[in-house]
Amino acid sequence: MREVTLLSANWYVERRAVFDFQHSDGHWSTEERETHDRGDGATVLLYDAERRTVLLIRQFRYPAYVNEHPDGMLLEVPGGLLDDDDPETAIRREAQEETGYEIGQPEFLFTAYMSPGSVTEKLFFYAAPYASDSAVSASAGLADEGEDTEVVEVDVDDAIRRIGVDVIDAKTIMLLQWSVLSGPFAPAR
Ligand SMILES: Nc1nc2c(ncn2[C@@H]2O[C@H](COP(=O)(O)OP(=O)(O)O[C@H]3O[C@H](CO)[C@@H](O)[C@H](O)[C@@H]3O)[C@@H](O)[C@H]2O)c(=O)[nH]1
Ligand SMILES: [Mg+2]
Repeated sequence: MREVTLLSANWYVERRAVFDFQHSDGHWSTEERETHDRGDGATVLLYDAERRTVLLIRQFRYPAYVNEHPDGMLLEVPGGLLDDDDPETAIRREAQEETGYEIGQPEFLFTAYMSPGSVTEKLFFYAAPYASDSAVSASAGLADEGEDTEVVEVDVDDAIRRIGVDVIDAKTIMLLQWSVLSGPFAPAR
């Protein structure tokens, strides 16, 4: 590592790094990379195996809006940043805050880097059952963070069909596909 420069530290942190990198043929080059650091996150697929439904959140995503999404309203699985919590504590908190439903024990699935060329974030993926009669409020979200989330219960086969149409968030697509390949909606689990 030659140098790390702080470019910006507002809501998130941008850094520029200059480092030496050894290539597979053995030679070295000096490289420059910028990173976008917002900490790590956790996300969860909330499912009702009997009724074959999942809980999604509709919310405004400004970065999608400025990159050709018509209105910025994305359908996503619940999730958020860990802040100072461990991943399981964080995902229980986010699921409660964003959906208002009571959830069962979260099952840890895997971690993934979502944009490894630029964003440092590692995302912890979970699945948990929810009780369909346990909704505390119709829409949740933290008003003081400017969040205004709408909870949408969707039939899982409908959600799978909508991939690429209005289900276009990567973590949501990954969890839906897991659920029908090897999760609660797989033919023989
Ligand atoms: N003032 C301000 N507020 C912000 C900013 N960016 C986010 N916020 C607020 O902070 C909230 C953070 O909510 P979380 O639920 O913790 O995170 P998230 O935005 O839903 O999702 C994050 O984690 C996901 C993993 O599940 C990631 O997929 C997603 O990209 C993001 O990093 C946002 O909803 C928004 O209200 C910002 O630049 N400025
Ligand atoms: Mg969130």
